[in-house]
Amino acid sequence: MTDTATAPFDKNVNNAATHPKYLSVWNVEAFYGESYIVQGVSFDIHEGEILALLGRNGAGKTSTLRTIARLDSPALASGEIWLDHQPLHTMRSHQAAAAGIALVPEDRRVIPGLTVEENLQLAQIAPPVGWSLERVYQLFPRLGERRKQEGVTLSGGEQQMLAIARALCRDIKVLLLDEPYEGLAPVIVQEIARTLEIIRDQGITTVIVEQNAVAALKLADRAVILDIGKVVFDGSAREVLENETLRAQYLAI
Ligand SMILES: Nc1ncnc2c1ncn2[C@@H]1O[C@H](COP(=O)(O)OP(=O)(O)OP(=O)(O)O)[C@@H](O)[C@H]1O
Repeated sequence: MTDTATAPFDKNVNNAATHPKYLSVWNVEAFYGESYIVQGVSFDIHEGEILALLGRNGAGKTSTLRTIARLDSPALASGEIWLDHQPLHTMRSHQAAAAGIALVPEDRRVIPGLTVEENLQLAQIAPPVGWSLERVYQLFPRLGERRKQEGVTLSGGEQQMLAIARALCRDIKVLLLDEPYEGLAPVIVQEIARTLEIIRDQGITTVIVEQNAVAALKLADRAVILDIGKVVFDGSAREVLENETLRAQYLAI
């Protein structure tokens, strides 16, 4: 672990200059069968940043996250992915998970028949274990209150919190969030955003894919925009919020 691992991220500091690259995606190409979907995607993220990965429907956002997590599909054909000096591109998904990648998929995958606490305990069954249950419940008091409730009976927002909490129960370096705000009321979106800021301040690096681009941009430090499998913008989140042409062209907002 580097000595910057526990340093809180300060938006006012030029982190690009002071922090080393942490997750590097370089010229990644990935296919579903014959379909060429991730078409030479490159971006870097510094430790402790939140990066919003945006773009229209079908731009390749989920596919890029799945490729970083080293799921079998889409298949990585070329390019490199490095996490804190570890070559993710040579790994299978379980190895990438052990290296510190946690993907929270759009459907949240709360396990039926298990309570909130059992869902969390299951994540801690094998090392490397991350946050303790006490620490998780401190961050998500709603989950603490409902620890004995079956996970799938939680509200959508609470299930999203459980999915994020479960990722933190493992010792992770990078959280990949696929549409965490989907179907949630604005007040719950704000609650989850505040939690993600706290998680960032505790040293975890996050990539967020989100249709609610404005909410993601307000949370994120940086933004990468994809269009038809290629990067068309890489810069600060504020720049996208302030650039009407860019938003209209690639995000339709
Ligand atoms: N399993 C699959 N097999 C074949 N093609 C797929 C598969 N999954 C996705 N695709 C295609 O890959 C392209 C990119 O999909 P992806 O889900 O990565 O986009 P996205 O930017 O996340 O879109 P959305 O915002 O709609 O979720 C789309 O054209 C989609 O139809």
